[in-house]
Amino acid sequence: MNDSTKQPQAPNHLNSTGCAIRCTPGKGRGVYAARDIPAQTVVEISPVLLFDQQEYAEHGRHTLLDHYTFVWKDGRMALALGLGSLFNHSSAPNVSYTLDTATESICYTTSRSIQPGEELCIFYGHKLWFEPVDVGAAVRNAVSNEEDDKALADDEALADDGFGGLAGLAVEENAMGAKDEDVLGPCPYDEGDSDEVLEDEDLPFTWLKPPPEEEEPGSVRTIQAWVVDIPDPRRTGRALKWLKDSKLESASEAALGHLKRIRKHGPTSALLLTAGPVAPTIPADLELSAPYTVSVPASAALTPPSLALKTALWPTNYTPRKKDAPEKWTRGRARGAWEAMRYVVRGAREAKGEGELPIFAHIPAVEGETPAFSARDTRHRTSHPLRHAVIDVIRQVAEYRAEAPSSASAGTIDIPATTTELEAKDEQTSATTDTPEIKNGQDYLLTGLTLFITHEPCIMCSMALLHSRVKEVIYLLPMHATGGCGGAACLPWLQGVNHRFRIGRWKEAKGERGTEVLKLNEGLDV
Ligand SMILES: C[S@@+](CC[C@H](N)C(=O)[O-])C[C@H]1O[C@@H](n2cnc3c(N)ncnc32)[C@H](O)[C@@H]1O
Repeated sequence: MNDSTKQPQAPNHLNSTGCAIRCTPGKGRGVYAARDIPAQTVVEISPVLLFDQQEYAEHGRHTLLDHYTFVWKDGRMALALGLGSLFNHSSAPNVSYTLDTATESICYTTSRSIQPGEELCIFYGHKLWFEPVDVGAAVRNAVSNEEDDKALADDEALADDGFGGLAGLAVEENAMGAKDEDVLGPCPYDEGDSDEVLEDEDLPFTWLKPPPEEEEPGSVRTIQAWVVDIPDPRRTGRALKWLKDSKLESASEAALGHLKRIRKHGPTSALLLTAGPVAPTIPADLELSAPYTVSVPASAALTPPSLALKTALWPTNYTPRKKDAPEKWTRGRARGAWEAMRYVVRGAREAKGEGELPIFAHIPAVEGETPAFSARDTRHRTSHPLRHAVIDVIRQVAEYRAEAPSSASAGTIDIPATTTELEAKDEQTSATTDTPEIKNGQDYLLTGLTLFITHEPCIMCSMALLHSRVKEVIYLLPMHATGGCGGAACLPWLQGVNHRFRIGRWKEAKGERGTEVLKLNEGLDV
């Protein structure tokens, strides 16, 4: 903890929205409610001071400032003035914030109603540089200056609950009146050795089992392609040159690139031309007969038996899928999954409380590689039918990759993956404890990443996840009529797709009281 947090006394400060500065053991100063503050109240607008990266790297990061700065959208380091730098972290924040680049300020808004004496907390992210005293947002101030003590002692809400004011915080009641534990129950992985490898059946979700990759003779998908016979092998070279020069070869690459161009039949051979509906015109000087159509495999062969089947139709390329041994899941990782799913449920409920669909997606940070990303569904607010949570979270990763923060210092605030509004998220750039060298997924956005989501993604989103090369998708509630990860279809299991991702379906959520709030119309695309 930084030196400032050791201060026993907090300055006497009260802003016009009823926020006061007080101290808590282990956390230092924090922002507390001095009176009732309704949900959705703007409690603070903090201007920010911006430092350029170099100046910060040389000076700022070696000072106390390092505990207060974070990366601004343009890569500069930012320090919030006013109360902004005094909001402590909680994993159950009651304040969300948005960065405004136009006014170079941060706006802090309560995400639920706050009672007098409660601490107002934001979420710094999953990578903390200190040991959090994380008692949620509802904890009462325990140490303060004398005046504060008196004020708080008068406050009925401060009555000791017998647990030093901590009871009930892990199961914080949310705006929708339901509790986190109603959905997931208490985390069964809290106790025990974090490195213990768990069997699949001991995980909180069930991996869906993909069908075997083998194709049957009747199941090989084919397309029609134009070919021409080359009776004399001496004409093959000229024919190939013409195919290349005429650009037919490159134009048909997407449809036919998984096939060889030439098929030999004893002394004659056949040349694969195009896949279009119209027969290509062959120059007379090539002295070839008229082209005709044949059925050719629609995709490359993934296994030796499939290669044999496909090559019987037309010589096909063999591109076995790279098989990584399935990763072992440890108790610590299962605990992380539980936390991620709890976070997702909370985000969905907050979204619902604010008039959106209760759908929330979250990609946890990968240490030293990527920060966390989260998004809610915003199709109501934006009146845009494609603003699904998955699409928006992929977009965030894309923006992060594009901006590729060049440096971030230890101890900077990891701009959180909160349920803050989408535009806010657009403004945010996450910072990690070290320069996040982009090791994986530079070409494919989600390589190596796991997505947690309240509901099974729809077919569009499943396809987007496939194109982004996500590693795993773990969802709480299946969408039987519309889901693309095992419900209506299973996109990563389709034959011919060139990437598969693992799908985990949460075990315990169905039928629990708390999932009521997450219920959606069966026919809705998530
Ligand atoms: C942005 S400052 C917040 C204000 C700070 N408490 C102060 O007194 O100046 C961030 C620092 O506060 C402390 N902090 C914030 N949230 C905390 C938490 N939940 N538990 C422990 N320390 C916390 C850490 O020392 C961190 O480096």
